[in-house]
Order: sequence, then structure tokens, then C-alpha cells
Amino acid sequence: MQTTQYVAEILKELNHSADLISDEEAEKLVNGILESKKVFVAGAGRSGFMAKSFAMRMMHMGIDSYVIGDTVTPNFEKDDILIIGSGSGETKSLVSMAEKAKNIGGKIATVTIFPDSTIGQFADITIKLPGSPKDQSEGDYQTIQPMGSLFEQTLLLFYDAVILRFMEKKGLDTNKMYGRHANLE
Ligand SMILES: O=C([C@H](O)CO)[C@H](O)[C@H](O)COP(=O)(O)O
Repeated sequence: MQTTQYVAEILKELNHSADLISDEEAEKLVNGILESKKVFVAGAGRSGFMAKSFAMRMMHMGIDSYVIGDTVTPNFEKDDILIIGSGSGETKSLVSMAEKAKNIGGKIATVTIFPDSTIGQFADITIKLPGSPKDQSEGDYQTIQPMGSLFEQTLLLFYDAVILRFMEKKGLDTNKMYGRHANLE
């Protein structure tokens, strides 16, 4: 198959994924962000790249958003929300982070393929995305892509859709947001 045909196949998979996401669950995340003082995002590997993109757009909207692991990330407190994107819901560093955040008392949200996973059990808000985990022997979802690629792409699209929903609720537009974009790059 040619590369562009693979692009078309990936888009077909993503189109199908979009139909399987719950708006009710998504709205809980939007409201959770709205009600929180600071917003922390976390994810490992490729899921972590999507989290960084999400944090950047939240910053553009004027939200106090931070990526776990960055040097300037402050302390997590009771009024804050931690959003963990993890296909498997079992990535060890994220499990212990979720446990710690739970003990501190803030809100935990997770975007995952497996709501019953260990991270899912710590979460107050769970958004289930379709896809296959990185160890494809642990899922039966059909995808032509390796490991968790479909989940990770869906995660980025989902985060971008949450941004659009948030912009709609707050009456924000791209020009207002661009005013906050880094001007020393
Ligand atoms: O980087 C990743 C890998 O390439 C899988 O496709 C994962 O995003 C990383 O290992 C985190 O895994 P999950 O927590 O299960 O998303």
C-alpha cells in the first residue's frame, strides 16, 4: 500500500473512533477544568506528547496549566485537577502519581482505553477512548497501526476538541489566544 493510502486508512480509523466517545464524559472533563484552580497534565511517552500539546492550548486560553515533570511545574493542591492520559491505565509512574494526587485530595481525571484500570480506579472523571493498548495482546480492538498509535492520535484529537468546547463556553477565539502565544520562539 502507498503512504497516502495509509493516511486514508488512519483517517478511517479515527473517524470510527470519534463515534465511540461519550459527550457526557467529555463534558465532565470540560467542567472539571473550569472548576479547578490549576490544571496539571501527565502522560508517558507519546501519550505525554499529546498532554504537552493540550497544556499549551490551555495556557493560550488563560488557564493555569502545567505539565508534570517540567522544571517550573508547581505543587498539586486540593483545588486542582490532574489529567492523566494513558491508554493502558497501568503505566507505573502514572499509577503512583495518581495515588499521590488522590492522597493530596485534588481531582483526578483520566483519558484511557480501560476505565477499570488502576489509574481509572483512582479517577473522579473518566473518559473512555477506543483503541488498542501498546501491548496489543491485551486488547482485541482492530487497528492496522502498531502499539498504541490509534489511542495516541485519538487522544490528541480529543484534547483539541475539549479546547474547542472550552473556547465555545468562554467565548474565546483564536486571535485572543494567539496573543498569549510565545513571542520569543
Ligand atoms: O510511548 C508510548 C508507546 O509508543 C505506545 O504506543 C506510550 O504512549 C507510553 O508508553 C505510555 O503508555 P500508556 O500509559 O499506556 O499510554
